[in-house]
This record gives sequence, structure tokens and C-alpha cells, in this order.
Amino acid sequence: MPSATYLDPPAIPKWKRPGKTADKLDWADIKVIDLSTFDEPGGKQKLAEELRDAVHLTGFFSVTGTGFTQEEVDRQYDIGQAYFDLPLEEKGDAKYRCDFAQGNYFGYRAANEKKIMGTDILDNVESVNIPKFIPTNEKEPFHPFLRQFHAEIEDFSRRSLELASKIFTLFSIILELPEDYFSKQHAYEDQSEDHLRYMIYRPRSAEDDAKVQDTWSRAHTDFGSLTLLWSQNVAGLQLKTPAGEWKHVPPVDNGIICNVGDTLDFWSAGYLKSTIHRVQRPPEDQAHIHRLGLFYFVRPGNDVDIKPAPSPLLKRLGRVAENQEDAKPVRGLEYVRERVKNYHNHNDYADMKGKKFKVGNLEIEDEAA
Ligand SMILES: O=C(O)CCC(=O)C(=O)O
Ligand SMILES: [Fe+2]
Repeated sequence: MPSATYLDPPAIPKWKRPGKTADKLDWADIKVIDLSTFDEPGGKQKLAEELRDAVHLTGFFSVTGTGFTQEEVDRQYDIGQAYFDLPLEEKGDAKYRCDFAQGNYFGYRAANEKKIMGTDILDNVESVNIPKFIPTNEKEPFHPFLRQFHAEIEDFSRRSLELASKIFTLFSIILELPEDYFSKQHAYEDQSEDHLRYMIYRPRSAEDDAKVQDTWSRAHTDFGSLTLLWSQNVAGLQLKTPAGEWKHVPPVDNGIICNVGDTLDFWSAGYLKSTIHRVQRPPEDQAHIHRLGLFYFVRPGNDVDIKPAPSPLLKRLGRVAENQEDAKPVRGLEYVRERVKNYHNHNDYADMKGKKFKVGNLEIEDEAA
């Protein structure tokens, strides 16, 4: 692209945050922790204790005091909305699409290209994944429209991983590991499949939704280490409780919902839980809204070994044997790419109930039966 990158970004419309639902939904009980006390003496240790049960039992929690202002967050929504408002020929330019045959999730994923669960109803999600701003990603897809907002997107991307690093520190403390044990394996400058994501669900008619049991995003666990979902008011995201019930994830004002993904589940021998979740058609007062979301997906470093951590806690609990860390490990890139391929490189999103996904010695239940 010409020097447009270095000009001021163009004016774009302001995105308007939808209101909350008036419906009485069956909400999950989500722990909210305030990270503004992180740097106080003893602050991290206290937060780690507050977090322990949530990550061990639920796998989902929420953070406030994140350092992101509502204005900065809304600005990311403005950019995402402006991009998705482009005509398909432009936003969906082949040069900037995900290469699912390679399990490469960077770039644009169009809606309406996959059938849902063997029906004639099409997938209603569009997303764009923006890789980390490091030299090795220079050749990865980054659409010229988005490139105009390079400086602010990069700032947001870097600060997202800084925030995630604080959470990794808490996980390390919980597992009695050196405080930087997990953050070191997720360094911004190291190559990984990390991405900032804008994602929008396009509403379907109630009749069409009924044919796919109201599925907007089928039940899954996340493929990487940690997912940050900026809290949004349009309901639909549900998690599966240990008792097997689906509960709605509630909005948390100025908060970020976090959930553990597969690789951190493996690293912790299942102590930190990669929880099954899905997105369903929102309640009737929100079912017409184009549901825009903002995320940062933290993936493991490409070259790090995914294997149980030498955690004194996990050893005491008998979750890892003394010598288990010596097993031949799967690397970060291998796991993530295989998982993306398995999930996306199809024309149909089949129901994965009861199926397992396996790479080397790593195995995860795709959706518990
Ligand atoms: O749209 C949402 O709220 C959640 C999406 C999700 O689970 C995912 O993209 O992994
Ligand atoms: Fe997810």
C-alpha cells in the first residue's frame, strides 16, 4: 500500500453500545477481580487467592481495573464496525483472508460459507484476526483499511498482552511456580498465533435459528492459552457448568471476561480449566442486533513446549508425576494450527458432541457429551 499508513486515520462513525437485555436469563456466577491492586504490596498474592476457585472450577472470570478506558475500548468497536461495513469485495479481498488449509487464522473469515450441523442454514459470523505487531508477522494478512488505524490498533494489541501477562502471573502464583513462568512463554516479541479480533454475528430469523437449535457459535473450548473478551451487553455467550448446565455469561461494566484455553489446561494438567462455551441466539429484545465483539486471543509461543508445568501444587495433588515433564512434548504452533484446521477447514460445522481432539499426547474433549 502507498503511504496511506502514515496519514491520519479517516473519520469513521461512532459505534453505539447496545443496551442490556430486560430478560431474566439464567446467569452464571462470574467472579470479578479488580486488577488495580495488582502492584500494591501483597496485591498479586491476594488476587491469586481470589481467583483460584474461579479458574479451577469455572474457567471463566472477569477483570476490572484493567487500565483500558471505555473510550479506548469503544474506539476499537468503531474500527471493527467500520471495517465490517465495507462491501464484501473489499473487506473479503482474497489477499487478506484466513488460510484455513494451513490452519492459519490471521485475516478475514467471511460469514455464509459453512453450513451449520448438516442443515442448509449458513454460518452467520464474520471476523478479522490481527496478528501481533512484530517483524515476523509483516507478511501476514492485515487489511489496508485496518492498516490506516495501525498506531492505535498496535497500542491496543500490546496493552492486551500486558494485561494478560498480569493474569498469567496470578496463574503462576496459584500453581506455586516462578511468577514469570507463564508470561515468559507468551512474550509479545516471540512468534505466536496471538491475535486481536473483531467479530460480528449477523442475526437470522427465528425460523432459521430454530433449525440449528439457536446455534450462533457451536460449543467449543478455545484453542490457545487465554481469551480476553471485552464485556458486551448483547447476551448469547453461555458456558457449560461442571454439572452440565448452560448458563449465560453476564455483562460486567468496564470489564473483560477471561477464559482459559486448551494449552493452559494442558500446562496445568487440567487444574486451570478450558471450559466449553457457545453462543446462542440472543433473547428476543436483542435478537435483531448485529452482535459486535472485541477479543484478544493469547496463544502459546510457537516454539514453547506444551507439557505439564513443574508445579509443586500439581505434584502434591498427584496431577503430575515427578518425571512427567520429560515426556515428548507438542509445540505451541503445532497444537494451535492443527486445532484451527480441524475446526475450520470444512464446509460444515458438525456437531462435535462427545468427540475428542488429539495432537501427540494432548487430548481435549471438544464438547462433553
Ligand atoms: O462471541 C462471543 O461472545 C464468544 C465467541 C467465542 O467463544 C470465540 O470466538 O471463541
Ligand atoms: Fe470461544
